[in-house]
Amino acid sequence: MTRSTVPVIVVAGFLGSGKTTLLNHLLRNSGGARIGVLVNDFGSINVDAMLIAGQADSTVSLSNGCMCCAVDADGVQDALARLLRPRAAIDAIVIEASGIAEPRTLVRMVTELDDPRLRYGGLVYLVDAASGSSLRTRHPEIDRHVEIADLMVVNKSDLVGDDELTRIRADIRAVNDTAPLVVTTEGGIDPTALFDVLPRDVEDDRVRSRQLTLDELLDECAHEPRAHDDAGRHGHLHDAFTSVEFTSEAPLQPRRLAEFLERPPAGCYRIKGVVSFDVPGHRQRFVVHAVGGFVRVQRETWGGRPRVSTLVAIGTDMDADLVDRRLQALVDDGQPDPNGILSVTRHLVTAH
Ligand SMILES: Nc1nc2c(ncn2[C@@H]2O[C@H](COP(=O)(O)OP(=O)(O)OP(=O)(O)O)[C@@H](O)[C@H]2O)c(=O)[nH]1
Repeated sequence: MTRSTVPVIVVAGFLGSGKTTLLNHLLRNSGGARIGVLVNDFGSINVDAMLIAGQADSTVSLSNGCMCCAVDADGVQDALARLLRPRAAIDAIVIEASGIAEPRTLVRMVTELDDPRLRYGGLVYLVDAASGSSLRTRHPEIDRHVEIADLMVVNKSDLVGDDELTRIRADIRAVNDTAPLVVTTEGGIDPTALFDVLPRDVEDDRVRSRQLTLDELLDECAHEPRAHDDAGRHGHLHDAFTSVEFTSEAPLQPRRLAEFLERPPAGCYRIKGVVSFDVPGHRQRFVVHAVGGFVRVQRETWGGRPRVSTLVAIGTDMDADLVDRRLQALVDDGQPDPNGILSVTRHLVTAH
């Protein structure tokens, strides 16, 4: 049996819009399709890779710089080739870009790949419904990204009312009126929109007959093929962003962590990581997120993973020394705080 080509789907979206959540949704609902993941985070600690670890059939993580400028096309090609090794038997590859990546560059890298086993599978672009229009005003690049999306996902619809959602949809449609637009919570898109969910050992004809494009599956409108070029590369989001990273083998102090997440230092838009507490009954692995003031915490088991706390804070015009000092001050110094853990657990969400 000859293999059909493997689609390479780029998932992009501003910081905290829900890319990892969408990716995890795809991985959990792949319907038997084997998905390879190429994940790229901004700093040298790849928190996203930690948050999807174990779920993908094969994962390659590129750290130390945003993929769209720090990694050249050969680096991406090598990473994809690693995912395509025959034993992995991958049916689709998803590239999760960092929240400040320039999707245009990534798309160009993928479309220019010189590998007959691969084909470009589209740009999925997430918009955080809760981030408000001021974010798009402050970062006009977001609209340039929406323009080239093949599938637009307005995520976190649970955090806004119907009127706001209608307004966001209209705003996005004004920028890109051809690509399909879906509204989701928890990145819950239909995986068949992106790749074939049939198991790989079916007849090739059947596979081919189900190789529908995004447009065929979702679009209400006619969708012209898009030109992906290099125009507009200037003014990358990462020109303005910095990140501060922190790891600690000692457990953290829950109340101070909650305060840090709820009231981050000036300029800090995004905080994410995994943390441990030395609090009876709460020694699990806590996954913590803050996005523009919204805080979320999930609790999982550590499994065999080391009990190390890792946090990354990302923002514009941040005082990195101050952020670093505040992060260092999160380490538990043993002062009793009997109910401190409640300030963290009140942000807990149940697993989806
Ligand atoms: N309320 C709500 N929260 C969501 C939804 N989707 C994702 N989140 C939360 O938003 C936070 C950020 O989600 P991620 O999936 O990590 O976002 P991301 O785009 O991968 O983040 P970066 O890689 O840092 O840019 C997490 O706390 C998620 O649980 C949603 O639909 N509703």
